[in-house]
Amino acid sequence: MEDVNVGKIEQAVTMILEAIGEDPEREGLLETPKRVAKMYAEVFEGMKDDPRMYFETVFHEQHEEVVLVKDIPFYSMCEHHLVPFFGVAHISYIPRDGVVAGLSKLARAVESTAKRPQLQERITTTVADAMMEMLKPLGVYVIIEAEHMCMTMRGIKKPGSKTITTAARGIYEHDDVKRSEILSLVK
Ligand SMILES: Nc1nc2c(ncn2[C@@H]2O[C@H](COP(=O)(O)OP(=O)(O)OP(=O)(O)O)[C@@H](O)[C@H]2O)c(=O)[nH]1
Ligand SMILES: [Zn+2]
Repeated sequence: MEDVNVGKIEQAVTMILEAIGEDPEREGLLETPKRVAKMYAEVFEGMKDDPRMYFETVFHEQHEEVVLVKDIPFYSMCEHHLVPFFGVAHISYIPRDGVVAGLSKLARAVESTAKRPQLQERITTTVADAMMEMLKPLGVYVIIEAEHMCMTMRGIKKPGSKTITTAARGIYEHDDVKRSEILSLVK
């Protein structure tokens, strides 16, 4: 990815290896700065993406009931510690005036939003707001469940703990019954 300064990451990784008392010249580590730079270019490839772009192409189909894509797996990097958090996203919306998105675009919006230093809350609201703006649906309800490695392999060390975030927009903001419908579908 040309926007990522791979050389700078390599230098930084060499410095981290030196700082922890490793020898960056030993055989097993010789290619490590390059590998890590390549890995960061991949996990941060959504840096410049605007998820609204996935909703520029729409279809017309008179369906004013729920559309839900559930259990979309994602991996992201916590912006506080740069360690992974990962889980599943459930994205639902109710189209207005027959404006529907390609189903894969819901997953693409999650994927690209996740691929930058992130907070779980921000992924949740970014996807919901992009869909509201572009599709102008009756409502959007996004639920994300994730495990944060900064809470499992370090720090408070609570493996198995899950964080759930939601973003309700449009009719979902005030309609408990509509929200319950989604909650029962994603169980
Ligand atoms: N709100 C929110 N917090 C997050 C997310 N990912 C990690 N965090 C939290 O970010 C916080 C950073 O807290 P700090 O006190 O600055 O850092 P720290 O000393 O490493 O904190 P500990 O993890 O408690 O050891 C921690 O409480 C993390 O659990 C996220 O997606 N959303
Ligand atoms: Zn963290």
